Parts: sequence; C-alpha cells; structure tokens
Amino acid sequence: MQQGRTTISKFLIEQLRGAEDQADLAALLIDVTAAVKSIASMTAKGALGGFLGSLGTENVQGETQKKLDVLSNDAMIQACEWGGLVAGMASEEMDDPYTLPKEFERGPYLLVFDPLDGSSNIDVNVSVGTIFSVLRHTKIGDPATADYLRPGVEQVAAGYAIYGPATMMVLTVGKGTHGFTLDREIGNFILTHPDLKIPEDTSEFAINASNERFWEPPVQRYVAECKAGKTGDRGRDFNMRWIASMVADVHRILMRGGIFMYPKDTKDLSKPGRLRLMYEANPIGFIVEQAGGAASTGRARIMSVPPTSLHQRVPVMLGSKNEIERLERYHREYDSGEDKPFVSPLFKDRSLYSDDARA
Ligand SMILES: O=P(O)(O)OC[C@H]1O[C@](O)(COP(=O)(O)O)[C@@H](O)[C@@H]1O
Ligand SMILES: [Mg+2]
Ligand SMILES: [Mg+2]
Repeated sequence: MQQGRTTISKFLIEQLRGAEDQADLAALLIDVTAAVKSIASMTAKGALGGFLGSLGTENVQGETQKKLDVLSNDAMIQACEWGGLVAGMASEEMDDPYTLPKEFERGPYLLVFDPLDGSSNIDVNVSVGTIFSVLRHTKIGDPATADYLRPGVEQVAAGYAIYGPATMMVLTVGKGTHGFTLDREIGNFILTHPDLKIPEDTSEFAINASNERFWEPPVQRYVAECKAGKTGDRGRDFNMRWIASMVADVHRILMRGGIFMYPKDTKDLSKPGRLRLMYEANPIGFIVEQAGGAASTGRARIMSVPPTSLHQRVPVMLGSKNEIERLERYHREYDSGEDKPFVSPLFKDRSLYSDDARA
C-alpha cells in the first residue's frame, strides 16, 4: 500500500476508539465491505457474468426480483452471518428477518439492508448500490421482527456503496459522513472523501416528474416554482436530475448539493411513498444529516418516524437544508390552510387567481 493512504479499517478503528463494542462494530462494517466487493465484481461483469435479467419471482412488496437482487442479498448474508457480530439481518428481498444458522454465535447488532438499490437500472448499465443500517440488539436470543422496528435515531452506523465508474462506500458512525473509493489493485477501500458536507443552498432537484399529477399540493408548488426559475417566485433557474437509483442521486447531492424527493402520492393509496423506511430512508437520512443536510417526510424528521413494519414505506425529501426547510414550510402552510390557492407560476398571469382574471 502507498504511504499516507488511510484504509477503511484504519479509519474505522480511529473513529470508533472509545465507543461501546467498537471492535465489533468496526469488524461488522469490514464484513459489509467484503459483501460490497463481491457485489461490485458481479455488477462489473455485466452480461459476461450471466447475472443480468429477472428471476421471475417477486419480493414481499410485489416487485419482480432481478437475479442480482437475490445474489446481492446472498452476498450480504454470507459475509455477515458467521462472525459473531450480528444477531440477525433483515432486507428488502426477504419477507421476514433472517435467523442465523444454529452454529453461528449471535452478536450485538442487527443489520438491515437494501442489497441492490436501483436494480431496475442494472440491465441498462446505470449505477446501482447497496444501502445498510446498523442497530443495536440488546436482548438475549434471536431477534423477533419487533426488535428491528426502531427509529432511525437509534442507528449506530449506516452507509451505502455505489457501483459506478468507481465503486465507493460512504458511511457514518455518527461522526460525520466519509467516502472511500475501492482500489481494485489492492482490493481495499481508501479514504478519498473525508467529512463530506452538503451545501445548505442549492439550485438542483431530483424527482420523478412523471408522477406530478399524483403529488400533494405542497410538492407541486415547490417543483412548479423551481421550474418557473427566474420568471417565478424563486427568481433563479433550477436544474433537474433523476437517475432512478436513490444511491446515485444521493451521491451526487453529497458531492455538489441538491435535493432528492420521492414524496407521498395518490397513485396507489395503499402506499404512503415509494421508498422503505428501515433500509432506504433511515440509513440515507443518517448519512445526509451527518453531512449537514436534512432528511424529512415533509412533515417530520425521517429518523424520528416510529416504524410499524419492516417494509414500511415513507415519503422522502432530503438534501440541502434550506430547501428541505422550505418544503416543510409548504407542507405546514398547506396543512393549516394558510397558503394561498396554489397556482403554477408559469401560468400566474393567465390563471383564475391572478388579479387580471379577477378584475
Ligand atoms: O422507478 P421510480 O418510480 O422512478 O423509482 C426509483 C426509485 O426506486 C428505487 O429504485 C427503489 O429501490 P429498489 O431498486 O431497491 O427497489 C430507488 O433507488 C429510486 O430512487
Ligand atoms: Mg432501493
Ligand atoms: Mg433494492
């Protein structure tokens, strides 16, 4: 290894010095990096690996599973089940929590993960990722589902890997958010982006605009104002991006600011959002907050939402603080009936609500 480079293990030992069960937590995170390396190698092989395509099975949320969803899930389990560091694991791809085989010692942590985030992108060779969250398990014996249902504020660590042109891991143990890049020649993650900070202001937003007609009015108001740019209330132009891999959108936000929204919509009233609280919103929320950003449902801090089920969905708005605060204000004004009837700034002069129209 070259002199002066900080490996992920060295970094973790330093960050966790003095913390409870520090060696165990560092060891668990290193096990996660082993899974990430094997997922990175599968995704990098693309069509040559025979890993692309669907399996023809569905996960608990009724989504068709890709081969790589299941292989990535297996990679996480294999890397983390044997070391005596976790008491159990739960994932997007498993209906119920995973119970460790009898022969493995139980450890002090619960690991919750989305093994492959953005997997609809895998067949088109666009960046995907893995998201994980670590909670403490204090009880004796194998955890029940209820033991996993803890709010995001109780996470002791969280992170994601992004399988892009470079494979990176971004993580937090509650002392800032830090990024590591996989050096494939030595097979190790090297600290390349210490202490990431999301700027408080931004002119870039990410949302799947095809759902616009299903959004609530505060989100419609926010996006319409961004789209109106210089000609509207915001007085400046905004840029929009949507990768459809949350990790990739969030990674951009950590690198240069911005906000990401997957709000509640009325497309399917049984779902209060698209993203899952336990293994998408909470870990990413922790990372974003530790980088100085904010993560909200529009009405509450994501990490304060009490989980009621393992695969619970939640509205997500996160990134540059001042924009998230604005979105929360729009929700408050809407809920209290304080805001004026929403009119797209694009049509202000011609709308029924404009002074001209009323005259
Ligand atoms: O296809 P849509 O509706 O734009 O949703 C995209 C969102 O869904 C997700 O792909 C959900 O994650 P999974 O791929 O793990 O199910 C996010 O990564 C992404 O932001
Ligand atoms: Mg996901
Ligand atoms: Mg997934």
